Order: sequence, then C-alpha cells, then structure tokens
Amino acid sequence: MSTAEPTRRRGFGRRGAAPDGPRATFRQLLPFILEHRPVLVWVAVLSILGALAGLAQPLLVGRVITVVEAGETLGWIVWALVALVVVNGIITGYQHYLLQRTGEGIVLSSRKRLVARILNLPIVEFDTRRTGDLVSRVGSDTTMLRAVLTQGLVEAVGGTVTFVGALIAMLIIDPVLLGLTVLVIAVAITVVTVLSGRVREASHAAQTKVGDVAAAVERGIGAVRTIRAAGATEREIAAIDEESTGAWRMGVQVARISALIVPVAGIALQVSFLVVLGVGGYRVASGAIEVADLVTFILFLFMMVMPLGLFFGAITSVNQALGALGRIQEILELPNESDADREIAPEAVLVGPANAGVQPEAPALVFDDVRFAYRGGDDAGDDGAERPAGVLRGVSFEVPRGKRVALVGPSGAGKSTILQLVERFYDPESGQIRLGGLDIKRLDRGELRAQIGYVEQDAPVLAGTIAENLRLASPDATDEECRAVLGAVNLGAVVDRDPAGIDAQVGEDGIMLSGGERQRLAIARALLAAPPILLLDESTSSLDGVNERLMREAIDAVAEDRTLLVIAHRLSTVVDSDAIIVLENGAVAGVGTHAELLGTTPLYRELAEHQLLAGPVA
Ligand SMILES: Nc1ncnc2c1ncn2[C@@H]1O[C@H](COP(=O)(O)OP(=O)(O)OP(=O)(O)O)[C@@H](O)[C@H]1O
Repeated sequence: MSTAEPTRRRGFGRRGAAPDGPRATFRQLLPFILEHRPVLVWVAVLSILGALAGLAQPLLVGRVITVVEAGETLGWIVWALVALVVVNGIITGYQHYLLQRTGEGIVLSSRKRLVARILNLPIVEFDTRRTGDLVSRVGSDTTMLRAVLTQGLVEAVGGTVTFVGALIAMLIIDPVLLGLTVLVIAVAITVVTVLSGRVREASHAAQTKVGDVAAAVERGIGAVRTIRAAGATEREIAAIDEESTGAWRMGVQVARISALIVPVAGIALQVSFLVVLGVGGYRVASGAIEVADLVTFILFLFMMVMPLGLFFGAITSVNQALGALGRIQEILELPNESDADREIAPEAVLVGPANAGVQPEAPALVFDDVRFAYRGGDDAGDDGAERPAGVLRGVSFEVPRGKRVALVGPSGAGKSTILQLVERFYDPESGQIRLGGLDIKRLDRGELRAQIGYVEQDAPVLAGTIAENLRLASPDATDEECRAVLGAVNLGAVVDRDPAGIDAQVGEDGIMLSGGERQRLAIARALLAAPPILLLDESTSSLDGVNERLMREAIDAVAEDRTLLVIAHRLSTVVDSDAIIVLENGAVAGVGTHAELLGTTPLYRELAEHQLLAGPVA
C-alpha cells in the first residue's frame, strides 16, 4: 500500500484535542499582543484621553446645575460640553479602527507562525492528525485571538482610568455612598471571576468541535466521488450534521455562561443606583449633601459601572481566546521535522546537489540491515510486550551509481516505506541508509532532498498550472526548459490542447489530467530539477498500449545519466532494469536480473506469471 496520502486514509478515527486538552495561559497570549506594543501604547494614550474627556463631563454638568440654581448665564460651559462630546467621539472612532487593525495583525502573525510550523511538522504527525482539524486551527482558532483586543482588553485599560477617576471623585463627594457602591460591585466581580474560568474551558471544547466539523467536511469533500458512487451522500451529510450539532451544542454552552456574565454589570449598576438614590435622597433631605452632589455622584456611578461592563466583556473574550490559543499552542509546541537533528556532519556541507557524496566510489544508495516500524501503528508497543516484526525487518541492498534498479513485491511488502525512508520522512529504528557513502542521518535534510527526486504513486500533482507544478522544485526554470521536459515525457500534446499552454490549470489534485498524465507530469517535474538520484513509485493503474509506451519513454528520459530506484508494477519497467530487488513481508527475498530471478526466486516467478506486475508478461 502506498502512503502518498496517509492522512486521508488513516486519519478518520482520530478526534481533535480532547475538550480537556491543553489550555493556554494569559502569559502565552502576551507575546502575540506585545508584538504590537507601539500601536497599543498609542491606543492606551487615546483611551486615557477619552476617559479624561468623559470624566470632565459630570463635573461640567454639576457646574451647570449650580449655575442654573444661582440664576447665572451658562455661556462657555455649554460650548465646553459640546467640545468634550465631539472630541470624545473622534477619539473613540480612531481608537476603534486602531484596535481592529491590531486585532487583524494578531490573527495574521498567529496564522503565519502556525502555517510555518504545520508545513515543517514531522511526517508522522500527518499520519495521525486530521487535515480538516489542522486547517480549522489556522482558519478559525486564530480568528478568536482578534477578540482579545477588539472586544475589550485595551478599552478596559481606558476603562480603568475612568473607573479609578470616578472612584476618586465619588470618594470626595460622599464616602458613605461610595462604600455602599463598592460593596455591590465587589459581589459582581466575584461572580464574574468564578464564571470566566468556565468560559475558557467551554470555548476550548467549542473550538475543538469546530475542528471536528472541518475534519468531517474535509473527509466528505476529499472522497466525494467515492461517497457519491457508494450512494452514501445522505449518511455522510448526517455524520457531518452530527459533528456540526456537537459544535452548536458547545457554542450554546459558551453562550449560556456568557449570558450569566453579561447582565452582571447591568444588575450591579441598577442595584447600586437604587441604593445610592435611596440612601442619597435621605442624605440630601438630612442636609448631609447637596442635590448637585447627588446628581454628580450618580453620573459618576454610571461612568464607573460602564467600564466594569467592558472589563467583564474583556474577561469573557480573553478566556475565549485562551481556549482557542490552547489549540494553536498545541501545534506550535510540536517539534519541527529537523529539530531532532543534532549530528549533522561537517563534511555534509560539502555535498552539493551535483555531487552525491564525498566518497566517489561508494554506491549511490545503500540499505544496511534497516529495520523500521510505523510509530503509533499496530507495531507500536513500549509496554515491554513482545513487539511484532515491523514493516522492514533487516533490509539490505545496494543501488549502484547510474543504474536502474526496480523494487517489486506484493502489496504491503514495504516498498513505498523504503522510498520514504530515503527521503527521511521517517527514520529507521536500526541499520543505516547511506547516500554516496554517507549516513543520511548525518546529512542536512535540505541537501539530502536536493539530491533526490521523488515521484509519488498517487496524486503527485498540485492544484495550479502546469508550469507551477513543474517549477515546484526548480523555481527559476524558464518556459523553454519547462516545455523541453514536457516533451521528454510525451506531454507536449497536453500542453497544445489548451490555449493557455503551460499556464493551463490542472484542477484540484490535477483532476483535469488522466492518471498516466499526472504521473508523467510528476516525472517531468523531477526531470526539470535534474537530481542525481530519482525515486519513482510507479502508478499501479494499468495503462493501455500507447500510454504504456509513453510511460516507458518518460522513465527512459529520467533514467538517463542518473540513478533510478523504481517501485515497479509493470513488467516492462522490470525487464528494462539493471537489477531487481524482490521484497517480501519487509525482507529482501531475492536480487538479480529478470532472467536470474525467474530461476532463483519463486515469489518473483509467481508475481510475473500471475501478472501481479500490471501489464503483459514479456
Ligand atoms: N503512514 C503509515 N502509518 C502506519 N502504517 C503504515 C503507513 N504507511 C504504510 N503503513 C503500513 O506499512 C506496511 C507497508 O506499506 P507500504 O506502503 O510500504 O507497502 P507497499 O509494498 O508499498 O504496498 P503497495 O504496493 O500496495 O503500495 C503496510 O502494512 C501498511 O499498512
């Protein structure tokens, strides 16, 4: 079985991080916010100015009452009030814009970090994680971080100024009334603090569910043809609906907890208003304070409770963001593929793409008693129990320089695994793989891969144009060079059939090309990069006579002047090879030419006779 798209095939069962999975702390959120420090300082200054402008208003209103009571004219006070309202409006609008922009900046930087990490994860992560869930972390979870700024945090800073300013003013006006107000507000703060922790948990669970939905949709879209053909569309829709309902349920859970938090500020305001009005009225009647003082106090009360609402909103959105950040951090904390590489040989730097090794006489590729099992698969087990044998069980062979070597064997024998080990998508458990005499573990991965062309069995074409596909490994190739390699693999006609030529779109997964054309395009890509070694996982689909010839010519074109290791499913490929390695159940069952193996290796004879190698027996 090929492992070209392991995620799609094996990833169905795995759920995203459990609702009780890793959760982020506020400290982990800070770097994202502090990246925008200069703007945020500016926003905070604006907030403080806005708060001061706001605080001046009740004072002016109190003054208006006093002036009117004294029967004097208002004059400048009215204009000052108007000016304050206008300035406040301008400040609020500009601040809103800056916050939104910074919020988008946080989303952008978290997306960039996440994408850079995901595309550098060890391949084994893609075997076990669901693509849709990863996509949803980039698309949806990052968006949640925006709310931290836009829904309150910085406004809450300005709010704090208002809060403290109002508090001081109220203390000066009447400490008794303030004492009562603070009591009510203290109760409100306690309630909100208790509830906010639950928002974070529920939000993390809700985002995980959104990831599950994305994964389910990705499965449905990825296999849409199979699902349609199997008449399973309705069942698939029902399965996705179930995931969506799960996400809805968790969203409602968040809404339920937030619904408890939102009215707390309002209730605190109303209760303190009533208390202040009652007790304040009594104190006015007893002559302890003036009417103007009571009115000013009540205005300050409103001013104080409003930022409290903002602050409670900020607590909710920060906790929601922390729920999502937990899912982002979970990926950011995974190692990069190359993080474990600590033993890169100094001489490895000398190995350029044109020179496949520092030992000119060494074979191009050597497998030396290589053992390997997929981690997390059926073969895993670190509980001390006896482990099954693994996918490769002591594989040894050599591929001489400039030769064409074929790898054959029954399905599941481990052929694709061998190619993936050469690319270092996985590392062997024991044994050594040498490229030009050097242990590939001691080579820089970039250098290693620059020397190897790898043509996968399935869907080796990316959405985009033919030219983009060709330039994947050789971004500087000219149009002429592209056309030349397309001609070499007999794809000239494909280019001619579309007026856009090499800029013609190939569709999602290259769907606008036939299976044979897709693989030949992938071969052309490898040809353009001109690596000294080429690994080719031949398509299993049987080809008609013309396509068979076209494919053989394409392989001949790449085999010229380079070392070729090909997983062969066609007798024509095998017969043309310098040597054939027969793999059976993770071990080498025989090595030789076609004629030799027919005599020495019963499995090979069987493969050939029963046409397990697709195509006519020669
Ligand atoms: N990513 C993976 N995770 C876990 N197990 C895997 C993975 N890829 C392959 N396997 C298992 O390893 C074994 C060898 O697979 P491999 O793809 O190397 O076989 P193959 O000889 O190339 O088969 P085919 O000719 O059908 O492509 C199989 O049992 C397969 O199920």
